[in-house]
Amino acid sequence: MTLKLEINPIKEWLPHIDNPLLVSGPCSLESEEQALETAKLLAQDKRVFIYRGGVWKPRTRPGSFEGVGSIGLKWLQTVKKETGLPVGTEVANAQHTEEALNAGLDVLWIGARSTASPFVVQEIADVVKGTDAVIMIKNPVNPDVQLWMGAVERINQAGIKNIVAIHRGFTPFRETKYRNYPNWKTVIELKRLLPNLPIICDPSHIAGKREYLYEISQKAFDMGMEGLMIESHRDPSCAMSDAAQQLTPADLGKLLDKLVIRHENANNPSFESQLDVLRNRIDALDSELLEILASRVTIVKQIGQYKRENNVTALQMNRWTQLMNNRVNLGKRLDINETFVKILFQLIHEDSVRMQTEIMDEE
Ligand SMILES: O=C(O)C(=O)C[C@]1(C(=O)O)C=C[C@@H](O)C=C1
Repeated sequence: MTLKLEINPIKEWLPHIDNPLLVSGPCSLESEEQALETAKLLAQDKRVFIYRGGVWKPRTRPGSFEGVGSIGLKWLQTVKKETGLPVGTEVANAQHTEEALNAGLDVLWIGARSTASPFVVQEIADVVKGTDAVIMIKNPVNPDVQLWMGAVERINQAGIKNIVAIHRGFTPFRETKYRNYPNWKTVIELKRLLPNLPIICDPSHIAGKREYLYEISQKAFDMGMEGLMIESHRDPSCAMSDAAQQLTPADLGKLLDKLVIRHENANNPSFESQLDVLRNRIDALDSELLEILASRVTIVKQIGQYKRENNVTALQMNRWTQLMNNRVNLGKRLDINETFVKILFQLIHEDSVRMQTEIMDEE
């Protein structure tokens, strides 16, 4: 079900924005000097709109650097005063939120571990109630779109209209090249459920390593994300947290130069008409596909009836294995992605077995 919440487009609270929303700054603020030097370098690149700096750092295990705490809010005030950039930090409980609002921060974001806890989100919502804060909400650590959406609703129910969702990837359940795997399916679903919610991407936490930032950032723009939150540090090699994924402001500039920014519409009538022609062809092919599937269903049901009359099982492992191998090979020859063919035929077969067992168990 699509929900039309009252959520402002980014331009409403950042009127001078003329590009994707770029939020950048250190993973953690370490000293006033580090905060300010990084900020001054970033401010020279007019594509950076918001400065970020973590002061309270939720770390997976105790013993690592957990942020400088409240003193960092003063450094953010200095950054704002000296560079004119709006500033933001992560908040993870009511006390952080109160302190950040009192310090006049422009943007607060809720981290992935906090989004996963409705109690924490509600606690934050109760504090921001009635303010005109900008709240960014990272996805929960698990790809649960309802939990992500629930966090947006809680903040929105507190009267907050300036909300942005951040895709920062999900905790992997096996070894992957990325630190947190990007799950675009969940992002697309969130966009479908909340069509007017701006979504940006945090390639730093997805990548875990600088070398992957470009491919993830480009993919984010290809998918229509409205901006990026990328970590940067004046000297990442001595960063006190997430050293491997931060960029110098100069390297951030180079990355931005390489990225192609895409828009939902081209405002180009000849492109639109070409697109229409191709979409009409896809519509026709899709209806053919469905008609073919319907014919297959008729035969599967017929087989189900024969199997019932002869007491034969619905599931036929040998036939199924042969069929799958054959379809995957055929798919390869036709240059269709192997995983796609496998998933497609798994779905088709699963439904055949469901239909046939229903036929067999009918009174
Ligand atoms: O070949 C059969 O026995 C069928 O019922 C068809 C079919 C299929 O959908 O292709 C369905 C179930 C079997 O496990 C194997 C194949």
